[in-house]
Amino acid sequence: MTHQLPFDNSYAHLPERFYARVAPASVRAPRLIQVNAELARHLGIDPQWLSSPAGVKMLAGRQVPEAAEPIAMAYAGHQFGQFVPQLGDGRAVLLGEIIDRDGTRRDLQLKGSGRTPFSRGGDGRAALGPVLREYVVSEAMAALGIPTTRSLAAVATGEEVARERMLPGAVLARVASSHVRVGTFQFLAARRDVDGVRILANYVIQRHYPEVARTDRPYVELLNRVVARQAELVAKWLLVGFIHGVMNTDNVSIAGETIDYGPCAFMDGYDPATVFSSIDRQGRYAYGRQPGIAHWNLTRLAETLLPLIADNQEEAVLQAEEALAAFETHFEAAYHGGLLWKIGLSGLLAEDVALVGDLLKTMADNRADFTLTFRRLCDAAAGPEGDEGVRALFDDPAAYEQWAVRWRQRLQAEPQDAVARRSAMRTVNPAFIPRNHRIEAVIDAAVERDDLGPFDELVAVLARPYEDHPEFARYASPPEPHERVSQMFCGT
Ligand SMILES: Nc1ncnc2c1ncn2[C@@H]1O[C@H](COP(=O)(O)OP(=O)(O)OP(=O)(O)O)[C@@H](O)[C@H]1O
Ligand SMILES: [Mg+2]
Repeated sequence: MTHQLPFDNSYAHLPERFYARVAPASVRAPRLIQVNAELARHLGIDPQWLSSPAGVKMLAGRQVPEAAEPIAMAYAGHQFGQFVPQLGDGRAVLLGEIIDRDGTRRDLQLKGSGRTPFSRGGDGRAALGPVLREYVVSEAMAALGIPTTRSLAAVATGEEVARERMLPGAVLARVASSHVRVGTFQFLAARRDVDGVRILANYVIQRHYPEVARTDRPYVELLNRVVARQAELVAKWLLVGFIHGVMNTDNVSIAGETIDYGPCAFMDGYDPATVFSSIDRQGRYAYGRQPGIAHWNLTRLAETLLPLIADNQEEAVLQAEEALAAFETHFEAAYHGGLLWKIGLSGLLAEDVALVGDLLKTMADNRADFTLTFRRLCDAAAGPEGDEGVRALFDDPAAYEQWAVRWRQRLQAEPQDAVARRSAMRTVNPAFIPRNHRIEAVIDAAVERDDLGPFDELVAVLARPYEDHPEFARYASPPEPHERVSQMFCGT
């Protein structure tokens, strides 16, 4: 394993107008918080080196590694529906790309490493709390099997950042399939730079969707692929109760990974209207609105591709509309298919969607905990002796009982025996999710008491979310009334 980072850069060789060359800012006294050893190895980086003073210097932006070509990427974006023609990495620097063990090209980026030409009024920094949140939640998402950017390491900078008050600063080393966003296309399209859009589209095709290069209509096929991946991604979010919180077009990855964990949260009691972010006053990005918003964001991507799709504008619009219309089909298949797995149904009968819909409605009426209901249904699927645990989650236990009668009847038509069904259900219904009150407690301990013990423990539990960890059972519980966090002030 090499001590040097084996960079193999491609984005930094695209036209100069796609980014700004920039060095990460130096920080005073970097201190390692955590290294993700498994991910490091997967990238061919020695985790011991990464944890050494030289590695920490690199992670904090103090020492730019050989072969890195640091850049801040340019992008635009619709923020809460308003178009901003220039955003860009205002506090992140892409060091370069590394080919991982699977042969996949991965970006290595430092987030919170200082000002760039895209910083506008910002300080280019990140506070420790949001860095820990992103680390915990992105790694939990990966362990849940949801496409996401990853966290390679977090370091404290030893400097303070000014938010509502002075807070400790930190840098996150983030790994992504790429950092190309819908907003990256919008940046070029807003400048009527059709050549630029074409170069970017060709780059994305080569990097993420090489199979479309050989088709007759590569750009509309590209759109088709991005639509399918976003639809599947959002379905996966809903299936674990995840609320992204800030689905602006600059936070939508072209590769279909979850990106930007600013004000994200997992839902406790099931309610599709759930919103956590304090800045989302209209509930634009509420849990249940995420599919509609994803479609809206993809429509913005389609607009940028129109000049590439066909010379004739009307023809281009027709083709793009057809691609966008497929969103619903992809989403429904992934979402309904996933929900049925969650209640132990492998085949799809006409009335199954209604059956699972009634469960969700009953959960909403009874404020049943989303994660625990499905986890405990695994035991109930093995036999009625498992019912007690589920019943206890409903304000009106009889409402669950009524539903369970229909469910049991339906299960009889399934080929699996009860034991196999229970095991299968346990692979799609996690016991552990990064509950908001736990994250807040982790951040509180780190920021107020310089205690990273709770962070380490939470990361460890969430690395295996589908297993029971009896010694960590408390992490599976919903918040007590006094622990409930109903709003998040992202103060990123
Ligand atoms: N402290 C800051 N200093 C400079 N720019 C910032 C700062 N915080 C956010 N920005 C910029 O504001 C825009 C929107 O921020 P947003 O919170 O969506 O992204 P982010 O969390 O910084 O990064 P990412 O999307 O890469 O995870 C981005 O262009 C971002 O770079
Ligand atoms: Mg962002």
